[in-house]
Amino acid sequence: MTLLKVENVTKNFGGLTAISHINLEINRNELIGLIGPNGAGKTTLFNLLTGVYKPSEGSISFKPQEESYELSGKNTSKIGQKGIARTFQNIRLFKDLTVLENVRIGMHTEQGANIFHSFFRTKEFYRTENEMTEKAMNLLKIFNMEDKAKYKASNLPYGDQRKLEIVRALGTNPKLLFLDEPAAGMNAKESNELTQLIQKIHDEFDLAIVLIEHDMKVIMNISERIYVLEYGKKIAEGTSQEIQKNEHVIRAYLGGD
Ligand SMILES: Nc1ncnc2c1ncn2[C@@H]1O[C@H](COP(=O)(O)OP(=O)(O)OP(=O)(O)O)[C@@H](O)[C@H]1O
Repeated sequence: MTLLKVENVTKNFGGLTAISHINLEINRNELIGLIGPNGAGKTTLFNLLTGVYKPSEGSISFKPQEESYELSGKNTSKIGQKGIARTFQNIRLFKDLTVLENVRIGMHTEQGANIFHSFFRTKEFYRTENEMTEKAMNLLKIFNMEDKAKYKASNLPYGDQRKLEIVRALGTNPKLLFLDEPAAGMNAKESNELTQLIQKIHDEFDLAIVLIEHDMKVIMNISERIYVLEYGKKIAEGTSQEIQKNEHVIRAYLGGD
C-alpha cells in the first residue's frame, strides 16, 4: 500500500534545477535507500518531502491511513504532525539539554501539549508527562542509551549523538522516517552497529524508512529498494542487486561513457 507518492516534482533555485520531474512511491513499512553522487539532489528531495522547501512543480501525497494528504506547500510542523520525521546531515540536538529531554521535546509536538493542563499542572498533565518519560526511556533502551538519559547531549560521543537524533525522531511516532546520512563520520564498527539498529527499528516499528547514505555497504545491506539520483533526475530504481548491475548507475559513480 502506497504511503507516499511523489509526482513530477521539480525544484528550481534561480537558474539551477536541483530536482527535475521526480516520480517515486514509498510503500508502508518499506526500507528505501536514496543514493547518488554529491550534488545529485538527495537532501533537496528530503527537504521537499518534509516541508523545508515548496516544490516549483508537482505534487506529494501522503497516506498514513485511509485519508490522503497533499504535502507540497505545507510547513514542516504540519507535516511532522501527519507522521513524518527526519534527521539531518549535520547533527541538530539541543546540546545543553539532557538526552532524555531531547527525546521528550519531539513528543511534546506529537502530543500537541495542552496549555490548560500545563498551566494548572492538572493530574492529566502529570499522567502525560510520566507516559512521555516512560516512552522516551523505552526508546533509549532499544538504542542501549538508557543509562545515558541524564547526560548533557553535548557530552555524548559522536556516534551516540547521531543515534540520539534517530531516537528523538522516533519519539514523534512517525509512519515515515527520513534519515539523512546517519552513518556520516562514523567508524566501521559504529556504522555496522547503526546498520543493525536501523534494521531493528524497521522490524519492530510500524513505519517506512528512507535512508540517504554514502556508505554503500550500509545501503546495499539493508535497503529493500533503492532510488538513484543524478543531476536532480531519477536514473534508476530497483533492488540492491539490480542497482549494482545497472550501467547508468555504474557510469554515474565511476564516470566515463
Ligand atoms: N538552498 C539552495 N540554494 C541554491 N542551490 C541549492 C540549495 N540547496 C541545494 N542547492 C543545489 O542543488 C543541488 C543539489 O544539492 P543537494 O544538497 O540536494 O545534493 P545531495 O545529493 O544531497 O549532495 P550531497 O551528497 O553532497 O549531500 C546542488 O547543485 C546544490 O548546490
